[in-house]
Amino acid sequence: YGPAKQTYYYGNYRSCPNVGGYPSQCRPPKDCAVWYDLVVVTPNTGCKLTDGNPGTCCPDLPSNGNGAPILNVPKRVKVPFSIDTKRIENAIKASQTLSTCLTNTETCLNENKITIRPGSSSAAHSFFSRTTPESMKISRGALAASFAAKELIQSFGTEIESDQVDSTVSQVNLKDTSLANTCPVSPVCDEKTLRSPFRKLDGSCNNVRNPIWGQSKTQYQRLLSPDYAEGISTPRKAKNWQQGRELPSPRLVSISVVHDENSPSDSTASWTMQMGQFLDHDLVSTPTTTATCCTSDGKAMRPAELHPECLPISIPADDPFFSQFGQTCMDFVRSSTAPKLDCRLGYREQLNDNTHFLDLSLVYGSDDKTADELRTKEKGKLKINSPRSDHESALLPPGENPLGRPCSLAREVSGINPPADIKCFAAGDGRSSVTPKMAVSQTVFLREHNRLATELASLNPSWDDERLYQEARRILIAQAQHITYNEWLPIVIGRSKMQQLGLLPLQRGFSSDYDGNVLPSIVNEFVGAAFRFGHSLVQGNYNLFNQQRQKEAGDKILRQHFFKTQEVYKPGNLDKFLISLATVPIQNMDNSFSEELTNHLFEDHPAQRFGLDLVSLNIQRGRDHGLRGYNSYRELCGLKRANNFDDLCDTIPNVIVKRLQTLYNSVDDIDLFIGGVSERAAEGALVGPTFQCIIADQFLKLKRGDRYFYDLGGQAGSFTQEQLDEIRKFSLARLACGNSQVQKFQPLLFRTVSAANPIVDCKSSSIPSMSLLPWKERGYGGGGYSG
Ligand code: HEM
Ligand SMILES: [Ca+2]
Repeated sequence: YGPAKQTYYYGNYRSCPNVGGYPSQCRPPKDCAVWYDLVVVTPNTGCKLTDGNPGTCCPDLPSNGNGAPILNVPKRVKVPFSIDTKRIENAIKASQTLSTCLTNTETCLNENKITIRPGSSSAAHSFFSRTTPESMKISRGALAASFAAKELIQSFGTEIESDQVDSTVSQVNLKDTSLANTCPVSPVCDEKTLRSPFRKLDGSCNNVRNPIWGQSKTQYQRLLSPDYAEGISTPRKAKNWQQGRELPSPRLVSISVVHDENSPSDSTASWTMQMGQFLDHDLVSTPTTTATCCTSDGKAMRPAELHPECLPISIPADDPFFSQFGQTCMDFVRSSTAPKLDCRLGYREQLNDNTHFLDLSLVYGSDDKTADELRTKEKGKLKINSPRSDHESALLPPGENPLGRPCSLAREVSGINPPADIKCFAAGDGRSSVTPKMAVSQTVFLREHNRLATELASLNPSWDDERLYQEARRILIAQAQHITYNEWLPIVIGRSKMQQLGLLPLQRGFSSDYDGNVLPSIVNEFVGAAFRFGHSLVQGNYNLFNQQRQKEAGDKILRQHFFKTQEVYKPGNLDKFLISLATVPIQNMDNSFSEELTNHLFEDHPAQRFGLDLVSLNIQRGRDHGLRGYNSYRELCGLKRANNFDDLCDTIPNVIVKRLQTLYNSVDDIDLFIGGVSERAAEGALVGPTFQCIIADQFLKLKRGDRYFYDLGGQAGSFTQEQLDEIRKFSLARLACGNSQVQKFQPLLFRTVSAANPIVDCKSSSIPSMSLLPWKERGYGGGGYSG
């Protein structure tokens, strides 16, 4: 059974029962992660591995279904008439005037000090979604193109139906116009790059025929064409807007549908939430323009003072929370515009600053310059906070603080004067310090990189810094992909969906799933709605746990810890955070969100008593990105399109349907984010069927469309069979054990402790370790890369 090296662990001291109707076998628990839901309900699935350590009885991994359809980019409809060049020239000229106006407006706003207030929640939000000069330049070009598209459409008056807008303007290829310099530049990949076993840092040259696919600073793709009011960029309107109906304010939706109820999961640990955010920060980072959209006392701004990229959220006057503070306006700036990959005129697209691949760009950076700054340039290692730190206490290196917000805790919270040397952290993604737990998750991956580099150096003394860095990076990315597909995705989307789409990891051998026709980039519906499901899992309370798994005294609340790293710096705390992530359950996935996120997001604590509302931001972001209503995605995902609100009851509990009905005029108006989080969980999954469909499709694209996916055979980046077998032994628990001083963990860290998931010693074979011996170079053909 199985690859020779792994059978070492498997025991048959006691015969295993049938699980889910299949014969099972005793294995290290992480090899049963996919089966966990069945394992816990089947009696006698606990067993002993050959060396006596606890194992789990479960069947072999099911073989993947194949031929699963990938959801495709919407095709353009052909439009019968062509546009004359004069008209195009005029539109482009007008767009240039509009661009100049925008620059002038910005100068004027700056001169009048209509800028983000340092220290405010908006300052933190702006830092979170900050743009770089390079992205800013790219997106200004794209914005000009979007102005041109609008001008062009306007020049036709009412001649063009709204569903023909995009196909009409897309006849214009910007390469033939004076806006040619706004087109994305396709990278040139030489033979050596294409044959390299190591990915490029910016994600380019992954797809041989389309080397820009998946590269950082390129557009998201879409599952459905967008719904913009005029077909180009204005946020959608209600279906019956001509009868004076408007979409409800996102904040109204948030307070009417979303409640903060404590409903902890019975089996899923906080690591599941944390890994979700970790993946989010690997896969996406949507920059926004820097602007402020409400007055400093939380009122609507005069239209003349409003930045054109503003889309402030109106807060109802009788808001149960914000009314106490007289707030009627919540700051919201639109996401930066992305140039279209094909450089044609068309509807507005959004920009991803990160590489679209699951490639740990949040650890390494999404461009060469960032990557360079994070390296020590010695022995392949990444920088840590202090050159003197021993391995165990290594933290991320210091980075920037959000505008006017120190990263140390206020005296009112910590009881001590804020230490001067507390900094926010630097990493490959700018959001590493958004919460202490986020910083902790980045830290264990950083430590694992350095651990791998050190071990590789002792096995291969001749390898230089570059080789050690790249090999350690390649292994770490493979480990992260393995954890994601073997342990995390089965919880989020469920085993049967994974099996159906061909997403299950293989037990042995190589995969041949790569398909160069699959566009691997992140889907707008995923980033703008579906993958934000994780916000529902967040616990508002913050507790540290000691090695005995006892809660430390003093409840902490999340609002005090946004962009505060002080607790991470405190000696011994990193371990306590790791134990907390393993011990505290997530909040159930539903339409209930912690008040820490819906009233106190990025609060300037304790100076202010309120912050932003993440649910409102999510809804508004969906509209900003032109996402269609929930109903369209039901249909896309194979559910019945709802003709009326009652039709929603198949997926959404009745009481919530009633509430939606009071908010939205038409069933087609329901925002995707709200519809998605209101659904009952799909069979065996954390999320409902619509988000399950969007998330599953995304992870399929990330697997099929990534030439460097870890288990592929026959590719430039493929591991040897021996190496791959070692990577398959890795688990989240091993990552936490190997990079902290915690002595014991449960083998399945995304699950809380149970009889099927007992706490074991980190040295135990229940949490297998991988050996790096297969990376020892034995002259030519020794399983490595030379050159
Ligand atoms: C305490 C934890 C978290 C905080 C404070 C947080 C905060 C935020 C904020 C402020 C945004 C930007 C909202 C906007 O303006 O559009 C955001 C976006 C997002 N969040 Fe979270 N989040 C948390 C956890 C999570 C988790 C657990 C997941 C997934 C499982 C997640 C997934 C996302 C995604 C996909 C986006 C869009 C990112 C982008 O477009 O760049 N978040 N989050
Ligand atoms: Ca990435």
